[in-house]
Amino acid sequence: MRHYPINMNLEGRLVVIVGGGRVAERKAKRLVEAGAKLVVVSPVLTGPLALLAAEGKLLHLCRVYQPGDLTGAVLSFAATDAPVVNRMVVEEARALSILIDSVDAPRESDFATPAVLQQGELLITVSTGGASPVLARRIVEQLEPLFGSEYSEAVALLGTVREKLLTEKVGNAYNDPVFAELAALDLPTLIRTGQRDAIDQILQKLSATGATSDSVGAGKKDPS
Ligand SMILES: C[C@@]1(CC(=O)O)C2=NC(=C\c3[nH]c(c(CCC(=O)O)c3CC(=O)O)Cc3[nH]c(c(CC(=O)O)c3CCC(=O)O)/C=C3\N/C(=C\2)[C@@H](CCC(=O)O)[C@]3(C)CC(=O)O)/[C@H]1CCC(=O)O
Ligand SMILES: NC(=O)c1ccc[n+]([C@@H]2O[C@H](COP(=O)([O-])OP(=O)(O)OC[C@H]3O[C@@H](n4cnc5c(N)ncnc54)[C@H](O)[C@@H]3O)[C@@H](O)[C@H]2O)c1
Repeated sequence: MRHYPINMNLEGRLVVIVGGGRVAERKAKRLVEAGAKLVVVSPVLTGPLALLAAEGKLLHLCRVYQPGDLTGAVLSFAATDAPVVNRMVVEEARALSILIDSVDAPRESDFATPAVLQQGELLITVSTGGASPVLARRIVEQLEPLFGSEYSEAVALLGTVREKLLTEKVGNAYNDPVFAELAALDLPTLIRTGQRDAIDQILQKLSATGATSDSVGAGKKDPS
C-alpha cells in the first residue's frame, strides 16, 4: 500500500471519532491541538479524554455509535474495540464520502495517522504504510535528539522574515535572494549555541525586515 502524504488544516472543521479508548485518545489530542471541532461518540472515555470533554475541547456523545453520527464531518475515525462497529462506521463514511481511518483495518481505511515529531511549526512525520507502527515510533525517537526546540525557534524566525518580506515588498518578492541566504545559514545551530548577536547582525544585514531574534524569542538560553 502506498500512502499519499498530506498535512491538513483542520481549524474549525468537524471531525468525529467513534470510540473513546487509548487509541481514540491519541488521535483526539492531536486533533484538538490542530483546532478541529471534535466530537467523540463513546459510552466510556479514558481519563484524559474526559478531561478534554470537561474543558470543552471536544463534544462527548455518551452513547454507542448510531448511523448518522458522521454527518457533516470532513474526517472520521472508527476507533472502537468492536470490529463489527468499526465496519459499520466505515460503511457510513463511504456512503457520505467522508474520509475514514479504521484503526483496526488499514486496508479499509482512506488514511492513517503517522508517528509525529513536532517542534513548533516544524512537523516531521513517519509512516510505514501500516506495516509497523512501532517502527515508525522508533524512527521518531531516533530523530528526536537531532531536532530540538531550536528548530521551533528557527522556523518561527524564518516565518516572520518571510511574512514581512512578502507583505512589505511588491513585485517578485518570492524570488528575493534573502530567502536563499537565510536558508543557507545554520540558524538552528546559532540559536542552540545562544549566538543572539550573530543572528541580529545577519537580520540587520539582510534588510529592513524589522525582524530581530528577540521578536520571536530566538537564541534564548532557556526557551519556554
Ligand atoms: C504511528 C502511530 C500513530 C498514532 O496512532 O498516533 C500508529 N500506531 C501507533 C501505535 C501502535 N499501533 C499498534 C500498537 C500495538 C503494538 C503492535 O501491535 O504493533 C501501537 C503501540 C502503542 O499503542 O503504544 C498496533 C496497531 N496499529 C494499527 C493496527 C491495525 C492493523 O495493523 O491491522 C494495529 C494492531 C492492533 C491489534 O492487533 O489489535 C494500525 C495503525 N496504526 C497506525 C499508526 C497507522 C499506521 C501507521 C504506519 O505505520 O504507517 C494505522 C494503520 C492506522 C491508524 O491508527 O491511523 C502510533 C505510534 C505511537 C506514537 O507515535 O506515540
Ligand atoms: N491504530 C492503532 O494505533 C492501534 C493500536 C492498538 C490497537 N488498535 C486497535 O484499535 C482498537 C481500539 O483500541 P483501544 O486500545 O483504544 O481500545 P479500548 O478498549 O481502550 O477502547 C475501546 C473504546 O471503544 C468504545 N466502544 C465500544 N463499542 C462502542 C460502540 N458501539 N460505539 C461507540 N464506542 C464504542 C469503548 O467505550 C471504548 O471507549 C483495538 O481493538 C485494536 O484492534 C489500534
